Amino acid sequence: MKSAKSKQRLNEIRTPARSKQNLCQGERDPVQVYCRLRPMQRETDVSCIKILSPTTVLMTPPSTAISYRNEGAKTMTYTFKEVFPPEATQQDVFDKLAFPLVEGLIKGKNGLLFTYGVTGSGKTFTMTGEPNNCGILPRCLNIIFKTINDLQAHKYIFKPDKMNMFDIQSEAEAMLERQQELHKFKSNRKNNSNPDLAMSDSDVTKISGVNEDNQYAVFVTYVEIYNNSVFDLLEDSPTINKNLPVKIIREDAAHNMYVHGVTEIEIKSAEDAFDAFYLGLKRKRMAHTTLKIRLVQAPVDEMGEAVIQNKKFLSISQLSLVDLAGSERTNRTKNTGQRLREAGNINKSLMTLRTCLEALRENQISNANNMVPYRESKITHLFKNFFEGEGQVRMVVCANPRAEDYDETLQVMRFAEVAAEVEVAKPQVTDVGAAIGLMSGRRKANKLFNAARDNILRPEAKDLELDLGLVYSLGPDFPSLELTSSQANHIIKELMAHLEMRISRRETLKRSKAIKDEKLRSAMLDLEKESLEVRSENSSLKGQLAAAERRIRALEERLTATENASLSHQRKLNEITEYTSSLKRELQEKELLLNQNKLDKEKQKKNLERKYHHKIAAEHEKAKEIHSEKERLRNVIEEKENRLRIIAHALNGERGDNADTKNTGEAAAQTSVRDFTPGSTPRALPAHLLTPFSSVPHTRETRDTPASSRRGVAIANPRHKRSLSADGKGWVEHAPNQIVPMGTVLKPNITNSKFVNKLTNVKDIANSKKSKYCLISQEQDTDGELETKLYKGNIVPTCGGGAQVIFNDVEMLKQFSPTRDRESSRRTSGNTCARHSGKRRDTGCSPPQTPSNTSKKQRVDDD
Ligand SMILES: Nc1ncnc2c1ncn2[C@@H]1O[C@H](COP(=O)(O)OP(=O)(O)OP(=O)(O)O)[C@@H](O)[C@H]1O
Repeated sequence: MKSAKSKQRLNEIRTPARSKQNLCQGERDPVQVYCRLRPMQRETDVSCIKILSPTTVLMTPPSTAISYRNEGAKTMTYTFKEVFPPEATQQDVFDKLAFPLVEGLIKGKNGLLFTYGVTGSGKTFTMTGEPNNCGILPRCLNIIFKTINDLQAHKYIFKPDKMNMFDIQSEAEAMLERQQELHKFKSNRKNNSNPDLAMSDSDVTKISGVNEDNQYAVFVTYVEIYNNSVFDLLEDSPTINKNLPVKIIREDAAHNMYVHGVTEIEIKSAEDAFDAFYLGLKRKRMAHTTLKIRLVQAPVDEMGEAVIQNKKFLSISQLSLVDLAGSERTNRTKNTGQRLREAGNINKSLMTLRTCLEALRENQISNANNMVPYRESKITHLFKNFFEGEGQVRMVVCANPRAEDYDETLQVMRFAEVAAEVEVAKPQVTDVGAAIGLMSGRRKANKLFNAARDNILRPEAKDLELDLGLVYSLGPDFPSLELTSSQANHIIKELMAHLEMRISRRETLKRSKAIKDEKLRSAMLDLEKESLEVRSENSSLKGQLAAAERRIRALEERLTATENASLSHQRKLNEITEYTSSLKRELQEKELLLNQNKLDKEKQKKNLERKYHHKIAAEHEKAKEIHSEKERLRNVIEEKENRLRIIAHALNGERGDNADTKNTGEAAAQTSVRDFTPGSTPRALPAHLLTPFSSVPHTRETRDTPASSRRGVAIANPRHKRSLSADGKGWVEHAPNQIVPMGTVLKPNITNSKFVNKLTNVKDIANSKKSKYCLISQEQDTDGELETKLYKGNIVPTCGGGAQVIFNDVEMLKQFSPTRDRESSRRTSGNTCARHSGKRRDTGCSPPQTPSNTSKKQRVDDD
């Protein structure tokens, strides 16, 4: 019956896992913001912060500050919960700032204390302190242990369940673990202690009002958030290496954020705590650090002896001491590389903290539910449940009043203003023991009872005075029984009354005992039954738990792998994004460069156009002049040709008088004159130069070919006579390629010649014996026939000792089949030899059609 009642009451009490849903719209407290000014370093330094009152400071911008340049000498006042002047001691700061938080912790309330300020403003000095002048953190640990010293549970009674909650172990299980640890400790002893952080016992005060019916245990974790990754500074590794694995932040069943897999050490004394803290300090980098103290408490049983073995009765409170890394202007510090990256990440996370607080404040003022970007930075992600849950949040703004820090300190003050407007739900605390109907003072009673029992067992017990107020008694001490006279009946009556009272008291006690015995018996029976049920339920639950744990482990492994993959993808994505944006920048730069080049070129073009426009106009003028000059010369030539024609006519007329072949000669002369092309060099051709070869066949051919009938007798140019190509003067015969034998009867015969196929030596030409040059070339014409050309010229010595060739004639030899195209062949048979000389081209020689020409190729000769 009792157990059912207590179960019901248990469901009513608030468990330590405070979910968001559990939070009532109850009282809220603003974040309490304090300010601590550090002393000036040099006497010559000028302070730009003045304390106006115990809660207000005045900031005056120095002329070197950016804000002075932007806003002039505008002063600003900032109000805090309290301002600590430079001469404030560490003890003063602790008493006002941290002591209430430690008190709250002991009473089961959550607390967060963080230091915020510019680099070198005294954050670490305030939080950690210095040897023999310790700060908030060591003082907190000292006071906690001083307070709960006698009320601590044995080590390993409370054990972290790795999901941000705790299990309760039996005394036997805890003892086993202690023994194992002792063994491990002997073989692996480390000493990280830093004795300077410890305080003398007399300096530490004790917190009063502690619930003595609870047993306590203290656990610490120490993490750093470096470059927006979480690292466990207490990670168990053989060396103090800095390559610690990255930890992941998770949300537990009650929506509290925690660092998954972090090392949570149970500490039993302040010295243990300093050992752990000092180990972490050695690993710490330029980063945010959080030392989290978790205090676990659970009520002792009715007998006031052991912790009640029920997880639901556990109360867990935490105090997080956060030393935020300094905000700084990176361009002022001139950091580079790693330091610049660190500073950038620090500033980014502080910025996110500010954004979160602003969003939270907005939500609270306007009763909105806008998303607060906690997840954008690890530090805000970890703090989330402080702002969304309940507890006390305090912040100490550390400021260096020197002028150089003014601009950054101003930002810090503005941040503090925002923080002071954020409200956090007030923590609610319930005494679990009282809630389940346990008497208070059980532990003390048990202690006294034990002391009494021990004392009674000792032989000298009879001499001891025992405080047995809580032990059953039959009444007060016997009255004095000394009979002074026989009439002292009243004494006997008194004694009788006393005895009767004792008898009735004994009877009452007997009855009460019988009832209690009965109750006990039935309770024991109930318990026995319950115990049986619980045992069977327990074994089935254990099975379920084991299966669930296996599932959880598998899921956790998967989750860790996925989270790692996601992290690496995120990193890759960031790299790719960075790379893409750098490429984009490069592209833009190149495009700009290209455009610039284009513009330059256009400019250049325009300049050139302008420049050459006049030249082109002048050239056009010149061309026109040349053209008109050409026209004039052509007219002159035509005139001369006409004159030549008249002379030729006159000459032919003279010959006609003297010769018998009057008609033929006249016709030939007329034809020859007529056949000169307008551009050809007019010559006077004496009759003796007209060879029989050129005239006789023509007289025959005139009947057959239309050309000959048109032209009459062909004129032979004496320069083109074969005899010229073989006149016996020294020839240089130059054939760059292998000459294909033509098998022609009209093969040129060059005597007294020197054959060369490469003209590399100047002596080949500059030779006084050689005065003629002939270049022989062969190539295919468009009909596929072989065409041989002989370029002839005179070798003329030059004044430098060399020689030059002046070409003056070309001979062309071509063969083709008589059956190829009879008609065209017939028509052109007289035109198969061509001769080129300078600008003149003569055609008109027609070879005789002999019977031997029945062969496939018709041989044509022009000379
Ligand atoms: N209130 C103070 N009284 C005496 N000395 C102080 C005080 N505050 C700071 N100092 C001294 O100033 C120096 C810098 O302080 P501290 O290291 O605490 O700065 P910080 O803000 O933590 O810097 P960082 O952000 O770089 O860690 C230390 O040498 C410290 O001793």
